[in-house]
Amino acid sequence: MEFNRYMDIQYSDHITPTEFIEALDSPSFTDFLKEVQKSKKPILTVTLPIAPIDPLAALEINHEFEQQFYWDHPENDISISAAGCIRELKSTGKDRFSDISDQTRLMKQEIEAYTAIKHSMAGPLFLGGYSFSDHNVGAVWKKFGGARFVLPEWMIIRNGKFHLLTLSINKESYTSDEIYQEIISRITDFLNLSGKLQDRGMRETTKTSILCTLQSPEDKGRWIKKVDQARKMIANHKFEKIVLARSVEVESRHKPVFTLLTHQLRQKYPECFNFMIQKDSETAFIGATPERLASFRNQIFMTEGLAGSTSRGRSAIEDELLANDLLMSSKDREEHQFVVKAIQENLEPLSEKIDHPTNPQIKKLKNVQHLFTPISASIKKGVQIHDLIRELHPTPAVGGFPREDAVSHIHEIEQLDRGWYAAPIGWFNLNGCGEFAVAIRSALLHENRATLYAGCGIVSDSDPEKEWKETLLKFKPMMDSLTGAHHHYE
Ligand SMILES: C=C(O[C@@H]1C=C(C(=O)O)C=C[C@H]1O)C(=O)O
Repeated sequence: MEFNRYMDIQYSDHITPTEFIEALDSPSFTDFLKEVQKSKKPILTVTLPIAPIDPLAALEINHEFEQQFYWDHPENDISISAAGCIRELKSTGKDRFSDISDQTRLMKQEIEAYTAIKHSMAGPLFLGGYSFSDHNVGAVWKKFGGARFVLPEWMIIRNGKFHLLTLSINKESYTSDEIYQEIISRITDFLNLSGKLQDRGMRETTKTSILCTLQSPEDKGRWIKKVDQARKMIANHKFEKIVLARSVEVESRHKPVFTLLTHQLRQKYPECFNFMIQKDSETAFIGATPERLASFRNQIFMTEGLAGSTSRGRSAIEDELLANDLLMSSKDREEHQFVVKAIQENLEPLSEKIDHPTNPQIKKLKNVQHLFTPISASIKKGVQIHDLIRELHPTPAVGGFPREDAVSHIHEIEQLDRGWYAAPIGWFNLNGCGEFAVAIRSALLHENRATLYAGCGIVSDSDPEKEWKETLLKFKPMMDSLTGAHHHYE
């Protein structure tokens, strides 16, 4: 059976429940089910168009699932929500990227996929991410591991006006007669999602709960020492650039509602990848990152250099002056150039052709502006997104340059468990295509505590005071949403 099979239905903006059921009555679906009964593949996925719904709202309606995933990029018109876990791909250590790549190839033998709509995102997707470091992560991050991707029980994708539902079923839990019933009943659950919006009666109350920052006053002094230590190492030619991060911990009276936090982020940062990876009802990794690591489809790969930062101006003139200063700053241009150079070099073995503009542009976000270079490449046949990530991660935007020389010193200077901060997170399909972002501007949430992370690139003439201020700007998205999202359902 082929991965993509299409039924003859016309997609309209408003799929009615009847059309939906008609789609399932079509001969191709019945044929598919017959093949499924004969097939030895243990997992079955079905993709159908559904009536428009905000995928995040679908997640709030179906909030009882332990594992949940949300991903969007409002300006690119894409959002994905998913929950439950039918199959998990896991790995650790240095070889985790090729290991996940191998596991992806094997999954093709295990999944029977049926799709009623021709769309590049139809069919099964795996959602999750990798840890920043090759070595094992500790404490709360342990729940996330070195690499973890989930094939969810259900997934809703909105792409422009298209809304797709993909359900996954573990065939082994049912007899062959029960499978059809199970599919129909699970689909029916999703038919009337908008109706359920009213039933759910989600009355939120806003409680202004004061967040107490646990950051100790010595932190700034410690930071300055770390930056100085890094600058000394640069002077001693150990490496040319290193990215140092720090974390702050905040505590609140109530556990924040993860989907509310995510909603606040996406409204404020439509130019970012807004993500939520909920491991269990107490634990989630959430952020709004501007940095694309990898978009891969039809042999075309897109990534970017994003490094070099300044604040936003209060007036239009000040904003322009800041942007011009950034473009003219040799320190920031150097910091940025390391990233573009490393990406170019690391992509070369897998690419036919790589393109990027000679000079960086400015990417403006609500809280900061960055130097930005879009990079595209046409990729050799047989390469999967994991292979590209293995070559790129960590880029000097979050690691350093030269990579091995700098990255091997990060932990020793930072004394921080980065976990999945600054690591690749995203989704991929069975063909090894997908999209990943660099998980910065993010926080790990556990019970009523949040650990926020922010880092900056250090080069020979970095000023520790300025870098400290830069981390404050980078904490802002998560800090603001945490203080603004302290609602809870009653
Ligand atoms: C490391 C972070 O950001 C990275 C570092 C930047 C810099 O040093 O100028 C800019 C963008 C990101 O690549 C972060 O936000 O935590």
